[in-house]
Amino acid sequence: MSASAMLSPMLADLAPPPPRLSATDSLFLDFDGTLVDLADNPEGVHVSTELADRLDALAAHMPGRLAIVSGRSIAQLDALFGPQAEHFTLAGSHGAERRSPEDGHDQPEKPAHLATATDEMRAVAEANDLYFETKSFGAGLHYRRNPDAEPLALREATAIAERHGLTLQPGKMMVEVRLPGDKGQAIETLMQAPAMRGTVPIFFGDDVTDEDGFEAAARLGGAGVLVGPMRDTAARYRLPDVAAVHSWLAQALENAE
Ligand SMILES: O=P(O)(O)OC[C@H]1O[C@H](O[C@H]2O[C@H](CO)[C@@H](O)[C@H](O)[C@H]2O)[C@H](O)[C@@H](O)[C@@H]1O
Repeated sequence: MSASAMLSPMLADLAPPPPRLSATDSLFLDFDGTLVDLADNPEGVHVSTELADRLDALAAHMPGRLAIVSGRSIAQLDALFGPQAEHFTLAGSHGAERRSPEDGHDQPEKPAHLATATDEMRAVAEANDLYFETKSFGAGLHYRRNPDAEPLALREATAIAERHGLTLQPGKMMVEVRLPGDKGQAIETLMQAPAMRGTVPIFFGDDVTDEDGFEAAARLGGAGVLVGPMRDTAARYRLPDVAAVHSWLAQALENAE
């Protein structure tokens, strides 16, 4: 029996998205697990020249209507994409900050307690052999190389988030504490920009944090595209993996030419 036949009727599989973008579509792309495969730690990922050039070409075809919406900070996305990052609209830190070529960088104040919480997260990582990730508006504990530490990481991060009034954000083999915001709000805000206003958002993402984005896309008349295995989701379409996203982007670009 195929994997899709074993799914319950509530979880009937989703079709792949049609590989084309119209002049009234806006494209929103998650980063880790969608544009790049997951690696052992946050520094293990690499943006190929082919991917960056393809996104650049698509962005040129849809001026102001392509955005990367990531849990990473914009500083991290800049380091990964290099100068080409300046060409894209970015929503980073799970929507807490946004930047576009037209509107510049919109970012929140950093409250003093964020630095204290970051120090506390670092101390937990050092004491428990976890990978520590410092971000512009948060800090993460990664347990991918030490999965047994998941309960400890969740417990410690929950206590730190509660102590400092921060948002607790579980992710894939990681947990972070951060300033508020979510990808749905980020998409709704970006959709107010003149280039996107009145268009239809299509959002590709893999993680549970991307469900807010799928819901926002649907609310605004568009659709979510789940990347990865089928699950209970607000997405309308599905692609199996990052390689399929790359093929879809290549076809969408070809169909736009
Ligand atoms: O919203 P995203 O762009 O998908 O970012 C979500 C988190 O991605 C990163 O962590 C994940 O990818 C790492 C590298 O592949 C992997 O080692 C880790 O286990 C994953 O959870 C990033 O490090 C986080 O800051 C992002 O919040």
